[in-house]
Amino acid sequence: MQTSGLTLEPPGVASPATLAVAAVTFLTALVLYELFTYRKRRSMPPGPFRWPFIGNTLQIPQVHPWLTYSRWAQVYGDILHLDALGQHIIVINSAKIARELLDKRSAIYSGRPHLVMAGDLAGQDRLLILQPYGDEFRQQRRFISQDLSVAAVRRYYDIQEAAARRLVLGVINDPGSLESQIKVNIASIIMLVTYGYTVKGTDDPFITRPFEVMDNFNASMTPGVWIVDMIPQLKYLPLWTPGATFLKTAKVWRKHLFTTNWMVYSWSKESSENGTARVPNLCASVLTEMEGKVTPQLEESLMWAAGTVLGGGLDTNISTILSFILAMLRFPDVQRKAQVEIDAVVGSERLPEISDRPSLPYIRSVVTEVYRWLPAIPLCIPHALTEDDVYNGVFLPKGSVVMPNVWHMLHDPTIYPDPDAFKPERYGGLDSEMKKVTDLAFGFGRRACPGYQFAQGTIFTIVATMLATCDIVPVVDEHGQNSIPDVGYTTGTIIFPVDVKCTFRPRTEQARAALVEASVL
Ligand code: HEM
Repeated sequence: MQTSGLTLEPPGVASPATLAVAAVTFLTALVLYELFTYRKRRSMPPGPFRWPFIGNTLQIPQVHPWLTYSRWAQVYGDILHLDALGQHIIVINSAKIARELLDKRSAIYSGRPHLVMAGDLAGQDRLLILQPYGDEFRQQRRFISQDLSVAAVRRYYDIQEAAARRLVLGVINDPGSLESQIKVNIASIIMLVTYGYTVKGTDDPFITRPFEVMDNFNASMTPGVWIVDMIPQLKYLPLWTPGATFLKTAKVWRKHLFTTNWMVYSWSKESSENGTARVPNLCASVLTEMEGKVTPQLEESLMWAAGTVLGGGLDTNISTILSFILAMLRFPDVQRKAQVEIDAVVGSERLPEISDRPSLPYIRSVVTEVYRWLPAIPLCIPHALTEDDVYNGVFLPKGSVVMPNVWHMLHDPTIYPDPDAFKPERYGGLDSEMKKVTDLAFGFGRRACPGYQFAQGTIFTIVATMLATCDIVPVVDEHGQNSIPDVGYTTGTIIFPVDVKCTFRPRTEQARAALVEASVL
């Protein structure tokens, strides 16, 4: 039908002419965008070939990205640039550059990237770990640092030692329970220290729910999975939009995050007041310190700070202990040497204590070598650059996501010869050498892990108790051969070895008796 000389198309179908105009407009916009951004891009660090508009989006690896970034370091150097649909990503592959930027210029390198799925939708940006650099960040960090300083963490040694002993005895009594013993005992440490709560067992919702929150956190942080992170406007779609399942997922995660954090915090507040929670604990200490000047806003900051401590203290520690066990299975000579040191210093009359740490340089070296060999967070938690910057003549734009490739720094053969070998001897027993590893594995500048001192106690006491009381030996397969697990690990923000099947064989009857005695105290 003709009307006023115009062809009426069915609704939604564009004419070839309209399509042609749209295509030309799009191409012109693309060319202009490329031209306008060309000069800036030329002064940025090098990186792999980028496609117009989509940049390197399709090249960003989904699995073990730190290995790809390591390979790219050979081609493009220690600082490289990627473009994910206009989002600049700077990957740092050298410890020296990471220190110069993230430590020395920490005033502008301490932001966190704006994540649409994890933050805007799932609400995880309320937690310190994703807080932008600002007042709320400072408030939450203050709460944590005052309770987990070098001096303050001593108050928690007994909790850490008791959990280490329960863990080892639990594994001896039920060899199939290794992973669940590690999980429940590490969770029981962090729940007592943060909230004063005594975990009732593996099914206790006070730990099953936080573990679910952690799983959701890891899933929401996985790069390249959430279309809404690439096209942020999609977050405004109504919940019922067909195909927009991420909106429903985020809603469920958000509710779970908020209810879990309020549940444990409220329990802690009430129970610390009525004397049923163990004190000191982080929440009670901060509330006492504020002496009745608690505003609803401060209380909410404390609740999120405590929630971050809980999350920060779970998977990182579990990963480190599993990696230690894998190392002991693959490097039995190291295990024997470590046991010789413990036997000489601690003897067989008692179990090791955290206060033995200064006298056990080889055990400290073993722990450090675990952090280096399989760092729990190989790409750190990404930082964000809050101002334009120039480093050695290259331009680093404001808003860039900055990823320190800690895995590469800790496997650099020029610094750590034979990097895949587990060699505690490489530190020569020197804490100054070990510090070079922990300075990388626990993050950078103003965002460096505030749980570092506390984590050192947990990891040391579990490692020392395992070595003092047990031989960690491979399981024997159906042919009577030792089955030594390969070095394989998961991918994601926090990584875990995939196979640590083993047997914990008590070294002496006396060692087992000491564990039994400690567990009834
Ligand atoms: C082996 C154990 C641990 C490792 C390897 C580890 C490592 C890290 C790393 C790499 C970061 C990011 C730092 C950065 O962005 O530059 C971090 C942040 C954090 N960690 Fe740990 N951590 C461990 C244990 C703990 C423990 C036990 C706690 C609490 C008791 C904790 C609490 C935190 C918190 C609250 C943050 C967020 C800091 C912020 O965003 O400002 N971590 N940790």
